[in-house]
Amino acid sequence: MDDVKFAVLGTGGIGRRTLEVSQQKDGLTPVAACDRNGLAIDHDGLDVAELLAATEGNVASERAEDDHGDDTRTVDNTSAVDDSDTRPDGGTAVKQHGEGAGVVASEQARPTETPIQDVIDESAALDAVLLALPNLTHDFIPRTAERFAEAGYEGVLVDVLKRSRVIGMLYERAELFEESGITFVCGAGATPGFLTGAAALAAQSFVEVEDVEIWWGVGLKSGYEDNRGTVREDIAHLEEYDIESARELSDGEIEAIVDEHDGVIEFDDMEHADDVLLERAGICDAADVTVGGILDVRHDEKPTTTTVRVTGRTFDGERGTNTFELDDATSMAANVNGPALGYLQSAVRMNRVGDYGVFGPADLMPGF
Ligand SMILES: NC(=O)c1ccc[n+]([C@@H]2O[C@H](COP(=O)([O-])OP(=O)(O)OC[C@H]3O[C@@H](n4cnc5c(N)ncnc54)[C@H](O)[C@@H]3O)[C@@H](O)[C@H]2O)c1
Repeated sequence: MDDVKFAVLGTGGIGRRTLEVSQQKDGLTPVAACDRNGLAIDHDGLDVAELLAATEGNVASERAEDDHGDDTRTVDNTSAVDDSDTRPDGGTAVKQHGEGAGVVASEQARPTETPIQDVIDESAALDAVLLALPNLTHDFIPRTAERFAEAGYEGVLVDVLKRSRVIGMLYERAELFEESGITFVCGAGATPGFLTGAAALAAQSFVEVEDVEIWWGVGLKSGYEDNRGTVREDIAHLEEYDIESARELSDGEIEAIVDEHDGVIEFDDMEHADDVLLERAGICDAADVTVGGILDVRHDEKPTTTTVRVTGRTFDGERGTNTFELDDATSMAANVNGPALGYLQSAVRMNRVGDYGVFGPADLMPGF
């Protein structure tokens, strides 16, 4: 396959690592990367080392606290901010000034108030776009994808979103993507993503799947500071919160929740899109899929081993459970970004032979 030129939207905890992983995979050239304040673009390929060094400990993420001293910045009160003029969520546009505001700290970048639109304007030269954006308003990623289609983009879109209900919003737009020549792989991180694909593979032994249990362990020593979108969105899964209330939490309140749990938060019965993605792929009913896990934001070691257990009945009357297990040594960053880029490469191959529309990670595995 020819070299794949791709852009990353969002250079937070995930997007930065996407760029880093791409350096160690063949045939992938990142040519654009943006965050809420700026855009770095070079059609011959970004200098990823420079960009990572400039954004180390310097992610333009979430809202700012009031205690920024002389750092004059006005920051939106949502994490996922739309850069278009008409903001359906009623928020204000982001204006951050001064040094250290994310990607603009890179010598390859320039500040912009319309980072996503600027990437859309360059999209004729892109094979693929990976959306590593927070999804704290449910329709943010669907609306962003729609903007690419409406601008005439013909290529691949991949996201790593988590919530089940967003998948339906993407499938509602399937016709638009098909007509536009877009191959969209949604929910293509770790869970959903890698583990959804693993469940689809494990299900092949069975003629009937009874249940799928996904149990994940993530250790993030770098904690909330470096993984803001991920931690905030996970907190939204706790019983006391939902996506709206989690979006309104200040950084201090998030830190307090983390402290209350001594840095280790357990989640049960999460709304993770593995369920609807497996159902859409014909593997099992969404109701038969459960997702839970443990997040430790103070240690890099995983608090529990990540496993996928698929129980079913074989053609010859046996009942069994196939188990897929990740090594504890593999980090969340490895398990989100390796698969996301793998799905991206598969989607480029599909796009080049005219296979357009919306696909989930299980659709790119053997069919049931
Ligand atoms: N599927 C999985 O397994 C999995 C695992 C981890 C994280 N995730 C998802 O990845 C996403 C990103 O997480 P993160 O920890 O990197 O978040 P983060 O907050 O660290 O980074 C988000 C980035 O998006 C940028 N951004 C926000 N609004 C923007 C806008 N309007 N225009 C341009 N850029 C904008 C921010 O500036 C920042 O660079 C989250 O939605 C999270 O749920 C998925």
